[in-house]
Amino acid sequence: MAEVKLVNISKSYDQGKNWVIKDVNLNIPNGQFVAFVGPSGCGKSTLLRMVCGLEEISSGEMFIAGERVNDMPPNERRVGMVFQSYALYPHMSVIENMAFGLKLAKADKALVNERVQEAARILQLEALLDRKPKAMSGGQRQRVAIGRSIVQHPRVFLFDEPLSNLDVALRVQMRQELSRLHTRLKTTSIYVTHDQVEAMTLADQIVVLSPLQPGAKTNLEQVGKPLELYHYPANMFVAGFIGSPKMNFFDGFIEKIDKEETIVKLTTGEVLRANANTERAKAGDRVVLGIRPEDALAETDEGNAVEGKVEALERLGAESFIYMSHDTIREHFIVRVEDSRHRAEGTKMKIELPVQLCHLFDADGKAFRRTRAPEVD
Ligand SMILES: Nc1ncnc2c1ncn2[C@@H]1O[C@H](COP(=O)(O)OP(=O)(O)OP(=O)(O)O)[C@@H](O)[C@H]1O
Repeated sequence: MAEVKLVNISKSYDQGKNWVIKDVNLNIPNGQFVAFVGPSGCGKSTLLRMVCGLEEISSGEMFIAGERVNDMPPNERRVGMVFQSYALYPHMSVIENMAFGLKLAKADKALVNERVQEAARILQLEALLDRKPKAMSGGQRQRVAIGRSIVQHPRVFLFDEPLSNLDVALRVQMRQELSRLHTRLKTTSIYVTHDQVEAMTLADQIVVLSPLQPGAKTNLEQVGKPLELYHYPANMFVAGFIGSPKMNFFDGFIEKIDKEETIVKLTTGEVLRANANTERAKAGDRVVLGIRPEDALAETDEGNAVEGKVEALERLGAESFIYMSHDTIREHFIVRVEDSRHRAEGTKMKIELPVQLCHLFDADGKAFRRTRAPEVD
């Protein structure tokens, strides 16, 4: 087990012409499970491959267990990588696949046997040890791929979208197995995923990356516990990325500055209160008010509301999503409701934005501090 430290890590392809990662600083304590998330192409896999040693670091320093690893070859880093494609040897049995790496490293036979049996026990593969990969399900194959890493007793596990080839039910099952595995082994883990639920449920900390913009200082947007990112997104990028469907954003101006509650006038003239400290701003500043679909309330007589037109309804059974139009929003704004029976398309409806659940951002997209949001332990 080991801590992983990234200091100003940057990566460019094509001799500095194409930067994809810039100044990423990260401390992953020993035993922590960290997820890298972000839109396609933001550099999640590249960052993971730099930890592993499969990708050269263009600038910055990387430490594993306090040791600088920039120039250390992958096989000396003692990290275990699990890929999306299981990359098992088809002609080898489970036992042979799991033992292969240790045998290659000329490990003692008894040790190989002990480690393989241990991994098989942890992953419940004992009954399948003589099977070939083609005679196994996707979930079983992925377990063998994880087993191949476990036998090495790596200091850090690196997972690159390990569950994305599995169907939904198997994914849920494997997600729980990975969670149990981490509780049991407590090995420092870095996990790249597209799947927010995987990140939210597995990770102690989530690292949100964005595609590097020209002139940006970094593409590391926020690092935090899952619920911290949900309740206190640092900016509009994270607010829009964490949560599904994504947060609704309304354009407006600050009408009145306050420590506890700010008055915002939308560009449509509607006046709303937001739970935000805007002491660092001034009246008249452009702002964006955000509310999550699950926090907005349909058909209300209360204040702090906007009016929109129902454009479409999505009925999912336990819940429905109302897609509404509003003049400050280019796309739709979305409201989650439990019962959609009386919400006809084309009708106008008032939507309440509860003050304590509103988010507020400045013109650069940076969040104002929320004053009465839930505590995150
Ligand atoms: N060998 C390479 N040469 C040039 N550009 C590359 C190379 N590998 C990756 N890139 C670019 O680096 C960027 C980051 O790629 P990376 O695969 O790390 O993203 P990602 O966030 O993991 O994406 P995805 O979620 O789609 O897997 C992309 O724009 C990609 O085109």
